[in-house]
Amino acid sequence: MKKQEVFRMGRMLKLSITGIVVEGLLSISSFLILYQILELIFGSGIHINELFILTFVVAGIFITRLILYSVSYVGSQIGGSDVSRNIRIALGDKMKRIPLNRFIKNKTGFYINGASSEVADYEQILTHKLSDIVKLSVLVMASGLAAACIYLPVGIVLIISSLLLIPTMYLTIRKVKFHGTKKNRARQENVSAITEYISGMQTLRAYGMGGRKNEVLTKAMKDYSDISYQFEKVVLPIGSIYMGISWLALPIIIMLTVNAYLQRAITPELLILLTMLPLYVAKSNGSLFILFLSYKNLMLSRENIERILGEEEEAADVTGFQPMDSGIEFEHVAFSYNRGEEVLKDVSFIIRQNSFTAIVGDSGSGKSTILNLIAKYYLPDCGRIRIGGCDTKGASSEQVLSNISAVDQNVFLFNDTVRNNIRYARADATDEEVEEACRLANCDGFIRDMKNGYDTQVGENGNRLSGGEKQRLSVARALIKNSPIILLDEATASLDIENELLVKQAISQLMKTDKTVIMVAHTLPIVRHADQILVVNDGRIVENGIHEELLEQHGKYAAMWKASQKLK
Ligand SMILES: Nc1ncnc2c1ncn2[C@@H]1O[C@H](COP(=O)(O)OP(=O)(O)OP(=O)(O)O)[C@@H](O)[C@H]1O
Repeated sequence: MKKQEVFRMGRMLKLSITGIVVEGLLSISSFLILYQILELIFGSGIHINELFILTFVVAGIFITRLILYSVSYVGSQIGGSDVSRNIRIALGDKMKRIPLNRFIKNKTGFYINGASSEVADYEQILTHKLSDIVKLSVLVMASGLAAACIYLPVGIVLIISSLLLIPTMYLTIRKVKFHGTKKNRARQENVSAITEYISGMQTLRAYGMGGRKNEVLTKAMKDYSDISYQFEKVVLPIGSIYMGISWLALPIIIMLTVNAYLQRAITPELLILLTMLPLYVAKSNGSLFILFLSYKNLMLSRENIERILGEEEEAADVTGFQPMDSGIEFEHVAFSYNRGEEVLKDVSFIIRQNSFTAIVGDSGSGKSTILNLIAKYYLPDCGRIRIGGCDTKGASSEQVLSNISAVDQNVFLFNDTVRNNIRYARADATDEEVEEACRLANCDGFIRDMKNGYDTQVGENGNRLSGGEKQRLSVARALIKNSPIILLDEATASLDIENELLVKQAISQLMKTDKTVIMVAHTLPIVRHADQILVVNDGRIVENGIHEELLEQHGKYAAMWKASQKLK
């Protein structure tokens, strides 16, 4: 969907906005009827029949307005939520295609705010502001023109007092843009701070850091309220001056109309009508000022949404990526998460199809980063990465990942049932297939022990499950996906002995099948039988071979092996 199409209003919304405008315009009939009554009072005198008819007309118009307003209001709410639903779907769709490194550069608040508050802000424009602005602008101009037809000087004063809104808004809009942008940024910081605070609550409490982090959160909130205050401080004086000028029209018009009445240029009923009009127009102009202000402010939200929708996407060559097999090749690959801080340097290796490759090395040397690049979570800064002879650069992440199952340290589970969480790996998996995968991955037992078995809700990010249970579920996911390449980040260090054994058994089930397995290994015994061991040091592959060959080299691997033997 093109960016502009995402914001397109449906027919129902357009009709509803028109309905609200028409309803507003009908309110002008009150003035006309009042005028009729005054004319009768000051003219031939009012009769009960005429009063009855006029009352009947007022009631009829009122009921029509009520129905029109109710139907249009409901329609605009439905139409508005349709547009925001489209925007949210487009944003969700977009986020899938934004390269992952963008999520490091931009804070989470930018995306969360974009998909939540800013869409809600934009919906406000559609459901309320737009129709009110059109309605009041038409009413104000119609009142000015009507007054000009009755008595030109009064019309001119009314129209000038209304037109003054244009330079006032011009002066204000630049301030709104400047302070509004700052305010939106502060709101994003707020959301980021709150998200971090809530996700890190356990750690914060464990280390007694609640207070310190609370300060960060409080500061973010204070910054937000300070910017809101500055915004009001700058904008309100302009608004007050404008409203003052707008209300000045009232004494001028009273003077003009009384003078005209004394000179018998207008009738008494017109005198009353003309002195009432500026009250209504000045009040409407005040509302228009506030409406324009919030309209402009809310439009900044649309700009932020557009900024997300306009973000650069990953390349997606739909047809070109057809790997011949599941072999993997790195050719002079270099990579950095942050510019200037190279994490991988000139990395080259070849992994044969259906072989078992282990990656070992010190903490922070770049082992997991190699897996991240194979999965195309990130793009290399230079060099080539091929799967089955095809360069992954031109393929979409989805295409690459359809060949890969990953079991890593951070198992993400959705707030859904156990069964559905496994099924995310393959939507058409039958219940039997899900249960068989869980049996092989050593999780069938604990799942059946839970109150609702496979239909138990796992909680937000699986917080009702232990670390070992989550890891075994992720192995079950990998089994059910049954893809030719398996990326494993052996993360059993944080588990108790029993859980470690269960996870290792589950992983060995995964490795039994004919697959290309690449494992980041933190314990050496597991890599002993690997077909190839890559030793990473400070972002470079410093050794490459099988266990016996590397021992003979008496290099880094041999030293690591020796150290691990001493620990036994
Ligand atoms: N998302 C990220 N953003 C920025 N820097 C990162 C990110 N992930 C990792 N790094 C940095 O890249 C370097 C390599 O990290 P990587 O996770 O690949 O190391 P590792 O060898 O797998 O470490 P470990 O064995 O401790 O898991 C580290 O210095 C790390 O701080």
